[in-house]
Amino acid sequence: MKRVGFVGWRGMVGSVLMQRMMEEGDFEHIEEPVFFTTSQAGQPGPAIGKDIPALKDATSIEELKQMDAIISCQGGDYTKQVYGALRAAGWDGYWIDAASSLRMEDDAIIVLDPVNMNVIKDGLANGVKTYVGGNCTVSLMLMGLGGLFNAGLIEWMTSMTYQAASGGGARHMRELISQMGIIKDSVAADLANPASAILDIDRQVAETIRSSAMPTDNFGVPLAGSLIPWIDTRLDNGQSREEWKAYAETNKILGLSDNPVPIDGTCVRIGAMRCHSQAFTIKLKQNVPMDEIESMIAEANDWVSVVPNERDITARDLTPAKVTGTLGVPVGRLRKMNLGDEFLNAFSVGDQLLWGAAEPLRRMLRILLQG
Ligand SMILES: NC(=O)C1=CN([C@@H]2O[C@H](COP(=O)(O)OP(=O)(O)OC[C@H]3O[C@@H](n4cnc5c(N)ncnc54)[C@H](OP(=O)(O)O)[C@@H]3O)[C@@H](O)[C@H]2O)C=CC1
Ligand SMILES: N[C@@H](CC(=O)OP(=O)(O)O)C(=O)O
Repeated sequence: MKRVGFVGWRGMVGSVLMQRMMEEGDFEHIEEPVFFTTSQAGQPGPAIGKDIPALKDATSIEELKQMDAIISCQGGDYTKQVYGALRAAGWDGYWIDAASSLRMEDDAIIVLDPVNMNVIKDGLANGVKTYVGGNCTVSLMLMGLGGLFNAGLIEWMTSMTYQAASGGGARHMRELISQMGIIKDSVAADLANPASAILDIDRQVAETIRSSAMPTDNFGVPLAGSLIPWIDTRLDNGQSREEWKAYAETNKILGLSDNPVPIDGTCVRIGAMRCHSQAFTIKLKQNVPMDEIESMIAEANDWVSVVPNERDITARDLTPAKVTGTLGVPVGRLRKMNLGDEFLNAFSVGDQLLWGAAEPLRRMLRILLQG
């Protein structure tokens, strides 16, 4: 592969991708990296340690056609705009995408190589040319619980999510911080006075949260000091699309679509910045001792770790505050539930911009570059 095109590289997911590619020296393996834009054609591209041409027009099929592979973090609307036209124009290169639009297409593979390298290898051998990153909660869940899926132990499971603001994009992260600041500002004087009444502070906070002082252009409602138990659009069965993805994408990633594992739950937006957390209830096919379960989970890949089910270490290590900006996927709160010996409780945390978005794409490109 000679020419690799990058679209969406200056957005939030794209910036994390660039950062990781620089850290891993990926550009050394690309003969001609070419950067595209929908808004800044002709301007200089990013500093990647080698000479690159000026930014090219990301909507030009002629320019895109010159690439051997294209990696897009630009979003679903862009994918819908150019992908079909590019293929229709006879382009036969590799398309690697962060957006959800192509995920469930028959001729696309959802990539998460520590979990489904076998599916990716089969795809490459069979000439599949379209590789798409999974939904962030799905990828993070599989990085955490892959060992139990590998062992074929899961009869069904629920995933109750605690999803960060970054899942909505950069503007949502800014809005969350602004909301937090406005709440603090509204009670700053009382907060500084230890003699002030906590119920007065609480009343003022509640009034501020409900007031028009809170910026809500992006979330639509206050998130700071609150939560939003709905992510993405509504489906006819009452699920949100985010909830539907857990079942549909997990089984596609694992190649289990003929004999799918039932998965469902409630997806909730909370006031974390970029780590998604998830609480699982897992129905095992048989009663397996806890030490075996912990080993299966911990040994599944290089990034998952088991956090002992102890209060102090859990509060320290199994949190967005600890995990943010890292590739680690800790899994903890592991215990058999009162429901019975075949019911396992678990909780995971992961950075949704790394394993949840950019890292699977980076690694897929590397797989292609290494042949
Ligand atoms: N956010 C997430 O958690 C996840 C997102 N994704 C997918 O990735 C897509 C992109 O998401 P995200 O990275 O959050 O999108 P962003 O809004 O951060 O970036 C998308 C594009 O906006 C343009 N842009 C306009 N103004 C600016 C600016 N000031 N700074 C940077 N870029 C700017 C850039 O394109 P240009 O250079 O052409 O102007 C950029 O590539 C999503 O639509 C989704 O499909 C997938 C998984 C998770
Ligand atoms: N929907 C996710 C983020 C995302 O972009 O998901 P997807 O890649 O499936 O569209 C969230 O809001 O947390």
